[in-house]
Amino acid sequence: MSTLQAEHVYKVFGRRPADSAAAVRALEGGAGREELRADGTTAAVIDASFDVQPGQIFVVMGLSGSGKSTLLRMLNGLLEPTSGRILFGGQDLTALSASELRHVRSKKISMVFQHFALFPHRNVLENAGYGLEVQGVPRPERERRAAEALALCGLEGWEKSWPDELSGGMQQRVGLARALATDAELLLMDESFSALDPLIRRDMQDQLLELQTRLKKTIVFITHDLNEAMRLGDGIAVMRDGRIVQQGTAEDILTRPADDYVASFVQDVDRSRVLTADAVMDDPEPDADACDCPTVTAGTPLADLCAVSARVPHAVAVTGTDGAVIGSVPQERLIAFIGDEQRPPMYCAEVAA
Ligand SMILES: Nc1ncnc2c1ncn2[C@@H]1O[C@H](COP(=O)(O)OP(=O)(O)OP(=O)(O)O)[C@@H](O)[C@H]1O
Repeated sequence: MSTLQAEHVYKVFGRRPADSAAAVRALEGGAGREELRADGTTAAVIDASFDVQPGQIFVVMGLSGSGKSTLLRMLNGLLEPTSGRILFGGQDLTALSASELRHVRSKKISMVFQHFALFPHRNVLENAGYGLEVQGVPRPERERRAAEALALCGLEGWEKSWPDELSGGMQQRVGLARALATDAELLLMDESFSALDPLIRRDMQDQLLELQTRLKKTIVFITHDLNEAMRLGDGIAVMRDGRIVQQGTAEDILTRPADDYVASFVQDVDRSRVLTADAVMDDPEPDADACDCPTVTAGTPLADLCAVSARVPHAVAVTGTDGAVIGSVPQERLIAFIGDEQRPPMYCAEVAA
């Protein structure tokens, strides 16, 4: 069973509920967002459907105003859809009573925001344990779990420090630790790394991916940054003007953009880091395993594949988990995918460098 499902979800902000219901009918009938705006109605989310599987990082990516935050607020029950359903663990959030919803929100879902409002007069340990305090967890257990979560986030030894003694990146880790300490099944991350400097941001992305290999949380991550989406997302939904215009893996979106809008977005993405050998390989060449040349695995990023390709006089063999050859990547094909056919072997060497 998927952890989280959105089924034909609409959120319309209108002056009166009747306006919103009429607006949904108009949208279902093909009306555009702009037509509704003329009546003072905003269609923030239009017909969003997706499934997030347990342990998956699902990224919702879109520019400002595309509807990401509204969608996220519906996922944790802060906003009710105008139409459609949000199912969490098979349970319809809109069908829950106020107290059931509070229970789900405090025990099963954790939020990590862009600007984590750490309490300045509480130390790092107390800040990390705040979610547990809200749940009424007794102090000794709270401190133990908060300390464990801090250690997971690389903050062992900082428990007694004050927030203003920490860098921005470390403060954001405290925010992440607070979310992890509650042991929630679902983490909702709203532009969580967007306020950080690029290097620290990359560091946090790596840390999240590393944590995820151990914790296997179900995560919905909101971002306006396609590179971040591609790095983090097992699944990505691209939003535009309230609608999900494409859903798929990073590779699907890069290699098969659904429309010109998505294509214009992906043109600046560093394909060599996102795409992996299995996305570009052909069938194995005859005698592919006949020489001792280096090979790559299916998950090798193209940048690393380039480094191998520059040293091998023929197509690079791609091996599966059992070591058998499952495909091959000729250098011309690699260059074509990376997107610069004018500078053959040099370009590969540059990427490898
Ligand atoms: N409470 C509200 N009342 C009326 N309109 C709203 C409300 N909340 C959001 N909107 C509108 O809904 C649309 C989607 O907004 P939303 O904040 O979900 O987008 P976003 O992609 O998260 O943008 P940002 O990254 O800037 O937060 C926008 O046009 C916004 O003005």
